[in-house]
Amino acid sequence: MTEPVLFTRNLCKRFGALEASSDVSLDLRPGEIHALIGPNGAGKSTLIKQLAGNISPDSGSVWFHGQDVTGLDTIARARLGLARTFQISALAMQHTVLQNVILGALGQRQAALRFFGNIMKNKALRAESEQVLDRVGLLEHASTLTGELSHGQRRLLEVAVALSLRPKAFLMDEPMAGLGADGSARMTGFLDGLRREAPILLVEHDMDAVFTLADRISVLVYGQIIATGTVSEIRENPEVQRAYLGDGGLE
Ligand SMILES: Nc1ncnc2c1ncn2[C@@H]1O[C@H](COP(=O)(O)OP(=O)(O)OP(=O)(O)O)[C@@H](O)[C@H]1O
Repeated sequence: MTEPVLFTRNLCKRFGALEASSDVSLDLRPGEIHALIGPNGAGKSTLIKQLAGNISPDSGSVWFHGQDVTGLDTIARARLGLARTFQISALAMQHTVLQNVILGALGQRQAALRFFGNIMKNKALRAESEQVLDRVGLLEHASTLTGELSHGQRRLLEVAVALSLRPKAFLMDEPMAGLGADGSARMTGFLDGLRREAPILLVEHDMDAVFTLADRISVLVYGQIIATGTVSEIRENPEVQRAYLGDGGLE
């Protein structure tokens, strides 16, 4: 079997008496969208934060591209190619759309930001950033101030900034949140193609999007993964149905 790009082994994280991650082992394989679903408070965000390096597990490990990254912080993991989007918006609202992408690309290359004016004249960097904007459909807004974008456009810009990091894997925390039907459809279409470039671990409450996109789904309940499988395996799993009954089931 192909080596997973990202995986955890036996992650445990407690907040006082609460076990937010309980012996969590999951993997993200090349080319896939692996959705992580579960009721509110199940521990999805806590898990993503341990993958991204925002918080440390009490025990267990996180591996990325064959390397144990458990001791690395978010910046070190991002430099290795692990891109996280959406929970924390890092967009600079007072800068233009293009400037945000260029800043993102620079972060990856560890360049100093002191020479921002000169950097904006760097033709290769500019062309590369414009190309990324074109991919997410925001090229016509390159000179728009980021603060003037709609919510949906900002979300696409966040993907563009993440793309400029040339990631090897994406961690996405509720990319559909706050998007209307059109915005969700557009984001779904975009993520669908993106998996070929880098696999995506997707935390999402929008079940339509999850069922459309996911190659595999893992279900987290009270900090534990109770099932991992394809969309139909998960929909038909009685334990998953029981866990979701209070939420109206998996529809
Ligand atoms: N820093 C913290 N200190 C104490 N408890 C926390 C902390 N972060 C999360 N928790 C608790 O851990 C549990 C899991 O929270 P988490 O945010 O990971 O769940 P979630 O599945 O992402 O929920 P949602 O779907 O509502 O975003 C919750 O009971 C939450 O209150």
